Amino acid sequence: MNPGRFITFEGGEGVGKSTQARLLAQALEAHRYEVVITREPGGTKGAEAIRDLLLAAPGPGWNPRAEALLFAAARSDHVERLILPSLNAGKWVISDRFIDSTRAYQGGGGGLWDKDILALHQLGSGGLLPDLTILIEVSPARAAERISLRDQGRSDSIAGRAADYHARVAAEFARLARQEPERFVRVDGNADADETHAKVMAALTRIGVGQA
Ligand SMILES: Nc1ncnc2c1ncn2[C@@H]1O[C@H](COP(=O)(O)OP(=O)(O)OP(=O)(O)O)[C@@H](O)[C@H]1O
Ligand SMILES: Cc1cn([C@H]2C[C@H](O)[C@@H](COP(=O)(O)O)O2)c(=O)[nH]c1=O
Repeated sequence: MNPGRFITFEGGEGVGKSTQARLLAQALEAHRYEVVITREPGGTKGAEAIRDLLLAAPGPGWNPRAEALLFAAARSDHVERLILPSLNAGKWVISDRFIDSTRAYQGGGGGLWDKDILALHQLGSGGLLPDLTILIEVSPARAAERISLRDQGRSDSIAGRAADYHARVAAEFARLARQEPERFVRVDGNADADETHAKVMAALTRIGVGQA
């Protein structure tokens, strides 16, 4: 049995990751791939419970180190119970966020060292990295419009942070993409969902999808 492939969508709030993950899953299923679509934090019962703790933080909230540990614990369960078994069964796994979100949010936004986050990832998840990471980038104004239409003023304890936190997150995602050009593809997500999906499909030729 060939192992499956692991594709992640990354980017800031409201850039269209979940929309593109769904469209990609439908396109791959139409090509008869077996697809598992999942998200972080979450994807398993335990990781979804940690998601609730992270996104509705009790009391004064988590410091960046506690946050990184909780994300790493959630990811460890997700990798062990869902991602690796699916890949080993030959399925394609599409995750809405993964390790690069911790590097961008708790690292770029929260000030933790990238090497410490990667050490935690090694401990929790054996250092698993995606075959392909699609970074969707949208102007802050466009993302804010989409979020306000979708969420009607509600936000969770991380999305609701100040604009300068989210600017550091976006800058760190861009830095990671420049640092690992063989794994990342940057996709401009400002256009409509179908146009962005076409760019995502073009990016998949990198891992052999769509080539004759
Ligand atoms: N290309 C697009 N053009 C216009 N609206 C879009 C586009 N892509 C997604 N949307 C809409 O914008 C909102 C945010 O999209 P989506 O939930 O896919 O983003 P996300 O990156 O997963 O967000 P979050 O990180 O906050 O979960 C949704 O209401 C979605 O329908
Ligand atoms: C995996 C991961 C996520 N986050 C943040 C990013 C978002 O604010 C939320 C997840 O919400 P979404 O609507 O599902 O995108 O969590 C983070 O800070 N660090 C991470 O590793």
